[in-house]
Amino acid sequence: MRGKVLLASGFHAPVAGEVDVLEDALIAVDGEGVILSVTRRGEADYDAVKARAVAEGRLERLPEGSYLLPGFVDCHVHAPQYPQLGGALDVSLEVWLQKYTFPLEARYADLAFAKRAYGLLVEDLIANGTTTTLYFATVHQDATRALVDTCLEKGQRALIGKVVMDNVESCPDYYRDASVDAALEGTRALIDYVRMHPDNAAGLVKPVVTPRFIPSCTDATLEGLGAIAGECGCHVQTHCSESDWEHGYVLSRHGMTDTESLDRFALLGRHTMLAHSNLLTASDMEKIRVREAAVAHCPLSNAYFAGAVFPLRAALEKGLHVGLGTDISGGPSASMLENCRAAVTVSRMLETGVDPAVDAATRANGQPARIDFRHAFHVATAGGAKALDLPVGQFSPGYRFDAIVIDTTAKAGSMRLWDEFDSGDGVLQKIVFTASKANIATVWVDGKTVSSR
Ligand SMILES: Nc1nc2[nH]cnc2c(=O)[nH]1
Repeated sequence: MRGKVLLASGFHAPVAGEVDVLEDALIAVDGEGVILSVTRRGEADYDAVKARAVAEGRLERLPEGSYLLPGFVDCHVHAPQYPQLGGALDVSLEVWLQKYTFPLEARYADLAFAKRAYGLLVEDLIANGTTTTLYFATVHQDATRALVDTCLEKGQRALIGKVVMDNVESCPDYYRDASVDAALEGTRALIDYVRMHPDNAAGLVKPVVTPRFIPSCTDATLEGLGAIAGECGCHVQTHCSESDWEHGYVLSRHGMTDTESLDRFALLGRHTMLAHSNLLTASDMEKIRVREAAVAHCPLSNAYFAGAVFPLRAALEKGLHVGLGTDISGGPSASMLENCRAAVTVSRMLETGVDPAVDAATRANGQPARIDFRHAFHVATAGGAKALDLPVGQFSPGYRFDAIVIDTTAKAGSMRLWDEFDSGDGVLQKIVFTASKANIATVWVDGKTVSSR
């Protein structure tokens, strides 16, 4: 789409809870993939913009029944866990890590295996419409570099961290950073690799300081990572107050919550993404807001490993930055659409309560907690992009053209629109609730086609 003008109908949601419907809009993209202008039908220069694009042979049109959406921004993925997606869901978080996840992640010492798994993952995520992903890799330097190379090669926007875990008390001998120095040097080396990569001049991939979570890191390492994040101006990602076990562990080791502890290690800032964050206190939420850090809400994963639902509506009302995450493989789906649906569903359950043995009057939690498809779509796109401070996720001048086409007529797809019933943002509601990978016809990152059927 570079250098073209796209005539398309579609949707974006720059503001939480609101959908902006684009009808036959003209979106002009420059030679680098940046949106130059968005001209709506009815605007004074609409006909002139269209006529010029036609005369210059630069007009492209979406077919009837196809809709333009911003690409999805997945704010929490464990790349090495893709081979266990849909499995290993039978135990608690602390057991799952030791029994399934650390042994699987340790396999990435084998570079050939890493390349194969990462190639499949990145291709599948792109085909699912995910144009930006925030990735945890593994402790391994070579395999993490292979993930960087794969994203650059396949054209996915990505933020990638070498996982840091050096605490002998909680990390197995076979899968651990050897020392504080090794953990910190490995992090610096990955930052340099990403920033100096010859194919990354445009900054499509960014490095991320990635302490796995407080239980897996020593204090010396957390302190060192905070210093690196400050020096290098990098993004930071970690898990925060995910489950009762994890939240309780940090309270007993540090005498404070994850949020407070990350803050004192200088790991809580504008470019920090806290995965899960289900058990935040009111003052944790306030601290995250003041620091302008962000939460990656992972609704499917939380059903299996958190035993709690993140209060998304309250967080958005408080003004927190929030994105949506699949949490592959804690969440058993690579689809952001499925996670949008889960976000809506769990919010309804949080509002009403779920135990039929409890009287209806007391079953509800007493606070309005429900969100709808508009909020879900926002956190999956513009909200996640804003949380990561990236110029994507919406169709506005100056933003990168990262976008997908939903073909609502695709034979192998899972949705049907009805002329008699579906119009306006009702079409987006149907897309959010019923579209699937087979409906995703084209995916662009930076105006380049990275997937098409
Ligand atoms: N969901 C999830 N939580 C974690 N906490 C520490 N590591 C992990 C992980 O891999 N997945």
